[in-house]
Parts: sequence; structure tokens; C-alpha cells
Amino acid sequence: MTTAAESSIQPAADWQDHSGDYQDILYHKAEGIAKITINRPEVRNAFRPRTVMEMQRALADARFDADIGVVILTGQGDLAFCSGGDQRVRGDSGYKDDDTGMHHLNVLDLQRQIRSCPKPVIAMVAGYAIGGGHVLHLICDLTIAAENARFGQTGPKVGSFDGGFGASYMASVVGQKKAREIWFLCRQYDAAQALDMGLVNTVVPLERLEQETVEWCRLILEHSPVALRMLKSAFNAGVDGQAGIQELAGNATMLFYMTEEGQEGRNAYLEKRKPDFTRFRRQP
Ligand SMILES: CC(C)(COP(=O)(O)OP(=O)(O)OC[C@H]1O[C@@H](n2cnc3c(N)ncnc32)[C@H](O)[C@@H]1OP(=O)(O)O)[C@@H](O)C(=O)NCCC(=O)NCCSC(=O)c1cc(O)c2ccccc2c1O
Repeated sequence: MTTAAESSIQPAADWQDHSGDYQDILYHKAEGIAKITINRPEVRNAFRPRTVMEMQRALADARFDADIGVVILTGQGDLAFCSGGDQRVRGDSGYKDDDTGMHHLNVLDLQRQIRSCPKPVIAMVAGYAIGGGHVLHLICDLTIAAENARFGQTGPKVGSFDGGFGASYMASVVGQKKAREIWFLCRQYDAAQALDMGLVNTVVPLERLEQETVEWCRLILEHSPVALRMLKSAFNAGVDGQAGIQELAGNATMLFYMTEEGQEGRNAYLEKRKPDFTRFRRQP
């Protein structure tokens, strides 16, 4: 019998360990890919506040590492990607932080961080993606699922709900009727059903899960980082309201700063002269 920690997923890259002092996650890098693994298989990779904080730190590292072009989010073992918030530490107003005793719903911060990360984030799902763990895979740009993957929400069963991305973004992915079914009935869906409703991008045998995911990463890494960045923020802008527009506009500003026209404004200010924009064409 396999234990929750054991994995039959074949490694597909020469991963370098960057886990450092992390307690709840593993963090690896290889070939321009960062891999963040929730490492709490004894609770089906449920997250507590510390888990989320560590994931936030690792994701920030991946974002600011110029050698990294794509991020994989996954869970340790064959049995679960993530089973959502750790119900054992759920207090009366959130999940209790071991160190401070404060109550958190900090996975919501992580969701926004995944969405605004200018690099593609891919969920690599074996086993259960349930509750807040299901929303985490949903938020990722792409999901590669193993044949044993199972998806679903439990909120209304356990006294919780995610009325943010978990509801509205889900509806934009699977449609209003299906999203309401997923939340109202709290059923589980297998990988084939998830593929059928557009919740995942592809389904592969468990052993090939990482190989397929790394192949997708390698393809992405062949492509223009700026084009990918612009596309991600453009996809977000359509559903994220003012925050999405801010992200897309921020990328436009970054590109403008990279032009001579943008730099003329800065240079003129620093050189205490009037800017000369006459040499820049007005595009039709
Ligand atoms: C995930 C399961 C379907 C797996 O079932 P299976 O039969 O394979 O395994 P067990 O049930 O026996 O579990 C093994 C072992 O793990 C423990 N465990 C599993 N999940 C959790 C969990 N989420 N928290 C704590 N512990 C967990 C389980 O108790 C067993 O331990 P033993 O010691 O008894 O052996 C099934 O486990 C399952 O349904 N799990 C619960 C899923 C769930 O309800 N998750 C919480 C949903 S709410 C949520 O995630 C959430 C979090 C947030 O931070 C939010 C923030 C803002 C808005 C909303 C939020 C939100 O909804």
C-alpha cells in the first residue's frame, strides 16, 4: 500500500532544491521552471496560514528571479493536490497562525498573487483538488491533471464559501449553471468530467504527470516573455475589473518606459531641459 507521501509521478527535470527553511512546502528550480509543492500529504496537502505564507514567499522569489519563466504549483504525493484550508486550525474568524494566534484567510492574498504574477502559473494536479485547493488550481493559468484527479467544492458542507474568484471566476470558466451546481451540490468530479467542462487543459496518466507538465513549460519558455506577460494581464483584465485594468496598464507603462520616447521625458527632466518629442512618429 502506498502512503500519502509516496509518489509514482516520474520526475521530469533535474530539480535543484531551494526549500531552505520552509516547513510546509518544497521549492525547486530547473531549466527556467520553478516548482512549488505543498508538502503536507498527511492532511491531503491542506494549507494552514504558514503554508500559504511560504507559498507566497516562494512565488515572489519565482517572480523576481529573471531566470524563471514559468511556475508549477503542485502537492506532494499521488493522493492530493490540495484539500483546502486545514480544518484542524480553523478558528472562529479564519485559520489560526501557530506563531501569532491570529486568524487568517490569507489564501485570498495568494490567489491574487497567482493572478498578478506576470509569468504563467500551471497547476499540476494528482488526486484531490478540493475546497480552497480547488480554487487554487482554478486560479492558475493552466491545469494539467492526472487520471486520478478529483475536483470539487465543499464550502456549503463545512460552513464556508469563496464568493470571490472561487465563485465569479469559476463561472467565467465553466459557465454560470455549472458553477452553481459545483457549489450548491458539493459533488466531486473526475478528471474526464473536469476536462469536459473546461476546468482543466489536459488529462494524462499519473506517472506522466510531471513529464507532460514540464513539456508544456518548455514550450512556453520558447516564447516571448513580454507577449506572455501581456496576454496574461489581458486575459485577467476582462474579468478582474479595475485591478485587471491596472495590471494591463502597468505592463503598457513598462513597455513605454522601454522606448526612446518614454526615456526622452525622463532624460529631459534630469537634464533640466524641455523634452523634444518631435522626432517620435504619431502612429496611425
Ligand atoms: C480531500 C478528501 C476528499 C480526501 O478524502 P480521503 O478519503 O482520501 O482522505 P481522508 O478524508 O481520510 O483524509 C486523510 C487525512 O487528512 C485529513 N484531512 C483531509 N483534508 C483536510 C483538511 N482540509 N483539513 C484538515 N485535515 C484534512 C483527514 O482528516 C484525514 O486525517 P486523519 O487523521 O483522520 O487520518 C477529504 O479529506 C476531504 O473532503 N477533506 C476536507 C475538504 C474540505 O472541506 N476542505 C475545506 C474547505 S473550506 C476551504 O478550503 C477554504 C479555505 C480558505 O482559506 C478560504 C478563504 C476564504 C474563503 C473561503 C475559504 C475556503 O472555503
